[in-house]
Amino acid sequence: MSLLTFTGASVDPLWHDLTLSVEPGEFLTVLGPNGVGKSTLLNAVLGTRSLTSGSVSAPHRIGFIPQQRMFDTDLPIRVRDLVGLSIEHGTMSRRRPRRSTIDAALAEVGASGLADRRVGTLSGGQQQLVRQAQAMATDPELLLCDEPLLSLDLSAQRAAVELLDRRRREQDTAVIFVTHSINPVLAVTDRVLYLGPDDHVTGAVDEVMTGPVLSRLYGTDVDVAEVNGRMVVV
Ligand SMILES: Nc1ncnc2c1ncn2[C@@H]1O[C@H](COP(=O)(O)OP(=O)(O)OP(=O)(O)O)[C@@H](O)[C@H]1O
Repeated sequence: MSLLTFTGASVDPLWHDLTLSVEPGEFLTVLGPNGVGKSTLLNAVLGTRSLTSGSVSAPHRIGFIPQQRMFDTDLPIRVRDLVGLSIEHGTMSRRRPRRSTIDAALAEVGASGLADRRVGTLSGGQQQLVRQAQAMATDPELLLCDEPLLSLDLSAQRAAVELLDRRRREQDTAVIFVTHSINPVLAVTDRVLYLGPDDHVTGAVDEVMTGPVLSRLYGTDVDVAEVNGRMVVV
């Protein structure tokens, strides 16, 4: 049985009649222009945004890396307490999280050294690592990642993609990855969902990332060029 299923799902006026199943361990990359409804799609999975028609069926344990917003500088909470809250209030358990569970989640994303810092005093990239740890801490069956590479340097971007890829290979966690550039996840993407202004298309990278398909989606001439193994949409 599929892990996540959209059936004739719409959020008016953004996207319509989306029918899509995501399997355990699958890496689905979601692309599309600003404001087309990519974050809304994740919110529909989380249940924080209602569909205007159709249905969505999602698993219980979902990890979420939200689109980056900085924590307030004065927020009086340490990194380890924030990650602990995710575990405590996640769907996995209502027990007080063990220190070792929090430490393991921070170590997994390379943020052990941040555990006792106040979150509001961390840099943008460091805060992104904390959000990764929060998402991983609940042992998710599905990870929803909204532009998770923002603010990360090149090596932290690679580490983040490797972490997600390892997680889906070893734990069968499905990953939905919203991004403006497919290049960092080109090698790990199984399928692309491309949301356009009036329609959407789903398929393997080489089926979707073509001039004719994207021209139809955007309603104007679009070329896809490959330069040194990277895709450029012009
Ligand atoms: N809760 C809401 N109620 C009504 N409209 C909303 C709500 N959340 C977002 N929107 C609107 O829906 C549209 C799509 O927003 P969304 O954030 O899903 O786009 P996106 O594709 O993720 O964009 P970007 O690439 O710029 O992050 C925007 O016009 C936004 O203002």
